[in-house]
Parts: sequence; structure tokens; C-alpha cells
Amino acid sequence: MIEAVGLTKRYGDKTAVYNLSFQVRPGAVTGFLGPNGSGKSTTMRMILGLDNPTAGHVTIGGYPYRRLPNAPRQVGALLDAKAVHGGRSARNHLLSLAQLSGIPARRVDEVLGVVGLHDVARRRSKGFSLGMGQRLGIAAALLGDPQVLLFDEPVNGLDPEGILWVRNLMKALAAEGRTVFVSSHLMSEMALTADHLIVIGRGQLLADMSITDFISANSADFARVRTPDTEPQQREKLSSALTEAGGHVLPEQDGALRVTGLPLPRISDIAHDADVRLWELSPHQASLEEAYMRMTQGAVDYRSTDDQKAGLQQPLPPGAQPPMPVPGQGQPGWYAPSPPQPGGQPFAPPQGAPVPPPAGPYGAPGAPGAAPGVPAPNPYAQPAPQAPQGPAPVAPPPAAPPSAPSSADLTKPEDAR
Ligand SMILES: Nc1ncnc2c1ncn2[C@@H]1O[C@H](COP(=O)(O)OP(=O)(O)OP(=O)(O)O)[C@@H](O)[C@H]1O
Repeated sequence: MIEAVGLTKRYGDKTAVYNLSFQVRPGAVTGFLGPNGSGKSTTMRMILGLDNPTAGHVTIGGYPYRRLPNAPRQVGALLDAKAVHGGRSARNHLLSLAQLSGIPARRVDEVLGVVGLHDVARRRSKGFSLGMGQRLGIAAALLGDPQVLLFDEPVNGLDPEGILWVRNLMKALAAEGRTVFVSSHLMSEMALTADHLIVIGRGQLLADMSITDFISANSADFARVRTPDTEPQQREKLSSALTEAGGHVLPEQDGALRVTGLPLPRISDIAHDADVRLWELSPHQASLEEAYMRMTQGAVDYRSTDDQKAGLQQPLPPGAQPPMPVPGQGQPGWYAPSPPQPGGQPFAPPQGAPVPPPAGPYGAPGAPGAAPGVPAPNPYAQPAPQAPQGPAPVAPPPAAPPSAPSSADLTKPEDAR
């Protein structure tokens, strides 16, 4: 078992992890989630004795990593798949790790087989793809057949077959009674792999609970209701009746209605009373991704803005409407560099487009407004708080709300502190 108590790490003014307490238990896959920069890697480094906590402590099986007898045989970790001597072959890399820990050479060949790298075992790792590097990192973690395993983003760069393999590997390791602690940003994958979740935001604990509890605590269930497509008036009638009964009704893209605030049997009764036929009435629960977005929306440090592409679009004459994007062909009149054509100019404007007047590097007049290809707004995203005052959002029990330190308000973006 991994146990962190009051774990805190400061780098100068930056508090990367604050007062983190949690346990990672054997026999389960525990997912470690948090937005970029929330302190996941820092926490893993402290667990592995690669960084010293500023305050608090973390133990594995009751010992700090550095005092753990024969640590490489007890704990395996993949932190950074690129941390490999590129001039060594995969086999020699593993062999050197094995020799340092008194692990027999035949185990190297075993793990090369387990991760599917036996055919390239004698190739230098600097020629490896991202996914091959991940596999080599996983092989290194498995080398000592450890009871405790930590993986930081193990599926990064893996193809679908590799992702499935990692999922099954994690589950199998946990089923053997091992402690498996794995960070990932791939929510759909985490939903399929993890049994338990630890979620952090800006270095603080946001949730420590089973994946099922996490989803039900952080999601709003809703009902999908569909009336016959051929009779739009039925849909309107039902929508009014549901709203009158206190339900909240939103249209879905496919013509169905998303209803919250009314139980399914009540929706059915209302439809019956209104003499509206139903083609669908189904309960829905949010995905892990939706629940995660809801929980962490106040603890995200790095948010994207819409790309206004200032200075890159052809200015429109006064009163003219922007041209409609053509599916598969992009936006007419668009001056972003097109991919180099064989024998052609690398940055030629689209054929037939008028050549814009020369301008300074940033001087071309831009057409603000939404540009083609800009994704639809994230339905779960909230506007970034201007100056957040309250503590980071905290899930219902058992996660205790951590209090922010007075000297460094962790609820504010780093720059604002
Ligand atoms: N050695 C360091 N010196 C200074 N600041 C650091 C150092 N290591 C991490 N940090 C800072 O600590 C914070 C947490 O970083 P960390 O890498 O632990 O986050 P993370 O959750 O793993 O992020 P990601 O999901 O992007 O990998 C970040 O703001 C990072 O810039």
C-alpha cells in the first residue's frame, strides 16, 4: 500500500503539491487524475524518493522508498519513457537495470516478451517510436516483478492494440493483489481500467473514491425522450407539458429531448396524459469525462482561447458576409499556409484567391469572429474565474476539504499569486 500524509512540495514560490493525504490500496487499479500542472508527476516522484517533500511524508508498505529493503524488487515505475540511454539496445537497457538490482538476465527476456518488444530487443532505443518507448518503460517497471507499480501516462503514444494491452495488464496486475497507481488524461480509458480514483487540482485533493461514486457524485442524471420524428408538434406538446410539471427540458442534436428534474415514470405519465407517443425514454448517466470536467473546472490552470486568427484572414468589404466553409475544402479566402505541394510554392494562397496586400509580420488586417475549424465550445467549461476567492471545489466525503495556505493561495492561478 502507498500512503501519503500531508504531502507538500514547494519549488521556490510555487506550491506544486499541498497537504495531500491518500492511500493507494492493493488489489485495485487506482487512477490518478488532475489537470495539467496539478502535481501528479511531482507526487509520483515523491512516492519514489526522487523528490523530497517540503512537508508531510509518503510510504510504501510502511517505509519511505529510500529505506525500502530491495526497493527495485518491490516497486516498479514508469515515469518518463524517454529517460533511456538512446545508444543502448532495449535489451541492454533492461539488462543494466536488472544487474543493478540483482535480477537474473532471463527475466529481461521474459519482460521483453510480455511487452512485445522481443523482435526489436537488439535495436538501439533511440530509434524507437513513442509507443515502443512506452513499452520499454513498462518492461522496466515489470522487471523486478514488484508488488507496487506506478505508471505515469502509460498509454501515451500507444496504438489501440497497445492501449487495450495496457488496460488488461493493469487489471491483471491488480487482480494478482498488487497495488497499481496510474495517471492518465484519457478519461474513457480510465473509466475502463480504474476501480478507484484520486483526483487532484492545483496540488490539492479533490476526490478519493470509487469510480462509480465519483461519477454519481459529479454528474447530473437525465432522461432522453424522443417523440416520432414525423410529428414535431408532439415534441412541442410534450416539451411544454414537462416544463409545466417542473422539468428542465433541453433539445438534443438528434431531435430528442434531454429532461432533468423528473423521474422516468413521471415523464411517461405526463406523456400519456398529454396523449404524446414516445419512441424513446431512456435513463442516462454522465461519463467519467463529464464528471471529471465538472469537478475540475475550477482547478484548471491552462485554458485555451478561441483562435481568432488575427491578421490571417482576408478583410471583408463593408457589409459583405463571410464566405461559407465548404465541407472538406476549408474556408474560401483563407490565407493560412497550405501544405507544401510537390514542386510548388510552400505557402501559396489557394487558387483563384486574391493576393492580399503586403503587410508587416502582424500588420495584415484581421477578420475577428469565429474562424472555420474552431471546435464547438466545451459544454462543461466555465469561463475562467477572474480572481477566484474561494477554495478549490471539493467533492463530497470522504475527501476532506484541504485549507489553502495563507502565504500561497492555491485557488489562484500561479501568475496571480
Ligand atoms: N522541478 C521543478 N521546478 C519548479 N517547478 C516545478 C518542478 N517540477 C514541477 N514543477 C511545477 O509544479 C507543478 C506541478 O507539476 P507536475 O509536473 O507535477 O504536474 P502534472 O499534474 O504531472 O502535470 P501534467 O499533467 O501536465 O503532466 C507545475 O506548475 C510545474 O510547473
